[in-house]
Amino acid sequence: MIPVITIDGPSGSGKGTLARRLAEQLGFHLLDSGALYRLTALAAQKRNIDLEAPEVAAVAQSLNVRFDPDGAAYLDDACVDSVLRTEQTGAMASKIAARPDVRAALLERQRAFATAPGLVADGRDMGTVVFPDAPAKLFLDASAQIRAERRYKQLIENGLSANLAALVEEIQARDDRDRNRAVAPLVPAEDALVVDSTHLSIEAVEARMMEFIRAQGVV
Ligand SMILES: Nc1ncnc2c1ncn2[C@@H]1O[C@H](COP(=O)(O)OP(=O)(O)O)[C@@H](O)[C@H]1O
Ligand SMILES: Nc1ccn([C@H]2C[C@H](O)[C@@H](COP(=O)(O)OP(=O)(O)O)O2)c(=O)n1
Repeated sequence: MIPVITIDGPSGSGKGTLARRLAEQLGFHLLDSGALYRLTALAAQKRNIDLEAPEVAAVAQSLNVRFDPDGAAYLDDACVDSVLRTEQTGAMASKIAARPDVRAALLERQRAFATAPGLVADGRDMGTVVFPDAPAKLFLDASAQIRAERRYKQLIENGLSANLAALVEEIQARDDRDRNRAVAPLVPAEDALVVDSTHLSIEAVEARMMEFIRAQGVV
């Protein structure tokens, strides 16, 4: 059985950062499942398909994507990394992610990332739906205000424009949609360790996660 470490949580809670650091430390593969939802939304937009149209599930099923070793994403062989990470794309991803047909279309593609020596997978339903038997499940959280501030800093550092007040609202709207949808809502798995990083540094969060991963016997 391939060891899988799942990291779920709301937007800006640090999933991607911690998933990358843990994967590097352990030599495991990485699955950024949110990128698949973002790429599906972008692919539908590119083909002029309405995000509510039934065709979006077929777009998800036939997605032509690849990731560089450094995580850069390519859609139909074009690098889409900068547009992929915008809040607008995140909001579109959250909308199509509420659709059961889209989630079903992406399920096996996500499971296929679990190859030796192991996988760190981040998203919303990694521990509850995609990898329910994972030996180490983590759920990251932080206050909406802190998450918006971190996201603001990150966007500015990446040369993108951002407005803090708008980000707080967007993050709350996305949280509400992701938490309250009928299918695979954002919720910690029963056996997940919940880490609130509001007052913790990245290093402190990583140390706590590694302690749990070791205690679960994954490494
Ligand atoms: N504990 C923390 N303390 C300070 N900054 C953090 C912490 N965790 C994450 N960050 C920063 O917050 C931003 C958003 O983190 P990210 O990993 O992209 O979140 P997510 O993948 O959950 O949306 C990044 O710039 C990251 O460096
Ligand atoms: N496993 C997943 C991953 C993402 N999603 C949806 C819900 C999220 O709001 C969007 C974007 O996710 P992503 O993880 O890329 O976003 P953040 O980095 O957390 O802001 O996709 C999901 O429903 N299930």
